[in-house]
Amino acid sequence: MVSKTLTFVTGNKNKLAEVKAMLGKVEGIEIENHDVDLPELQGEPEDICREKTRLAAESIKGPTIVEDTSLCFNALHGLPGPYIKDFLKKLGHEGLNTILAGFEDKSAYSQTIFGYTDGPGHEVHLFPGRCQGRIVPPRGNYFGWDPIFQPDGKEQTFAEMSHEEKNTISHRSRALAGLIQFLQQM
Ligand SMILES: O=c1[nH]c(=O)c2ncn([C@@H]3O[C@H](COP(=O)(O)OP(=O)(O)OP(=O)(O)O)[C@@H](O)[C@H]3O)c2[nH]1
Ligand SMILES: [Mg+2]
Repeated sequence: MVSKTLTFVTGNKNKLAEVKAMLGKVEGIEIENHDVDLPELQGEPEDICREKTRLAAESIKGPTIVEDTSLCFNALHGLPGPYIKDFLKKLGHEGLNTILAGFEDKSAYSQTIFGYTDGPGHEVHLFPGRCQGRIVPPRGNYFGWDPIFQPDGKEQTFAEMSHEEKNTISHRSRALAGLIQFLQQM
């Protein structure tokens, strides 16, 4: 692969730190950040990510990466999904637990979809990654909904783990693996 500088368009500093930590180990890829709050349409996560990537590339005018992250409750057939940001803001960790109080099934999955395009007018490639787990009362301190998500087979929530441990199993790292493979074949 030829060395490439890619712009990751996100307003989320924690996402940026995780992506930089993981991509930093890959030779030939440099990441720059552009902090724009992109409009996100409603719909399926894939469609939201495709449109977000397309809009971001119009502003970057070159190779562009974005990602969109969902938290999906199985009892609610995948909701809040891509709308988790608003749910979290309005209801908090406690409210998200309360939503599931009437259901026995607390299982959930976290999902990140990375979108990549060479630039405006070029094809958008999507790279999804998931982590299965369940929703628990909050434990630990880290951003977003990490304190209430406990991955399957783990005793800790994402927020209680070291960043390195989260990055070995997370939705984001699994999605990023697909993007890295794609970039390395270019
Ligand atoms: O506990 C978490 N662990 C994570 O690994 C994670 N990744 C994202 N989030 C949160 O889930 C919503 C996604 O919305 P989102 O994808 O639109 O992100 P965003 O608006 O913050 O940034 P961006 O759209 O500019 O990239 C936002 O509330 C994020 O804070 C996470 N929470
Ligand atoms: Mg967003």
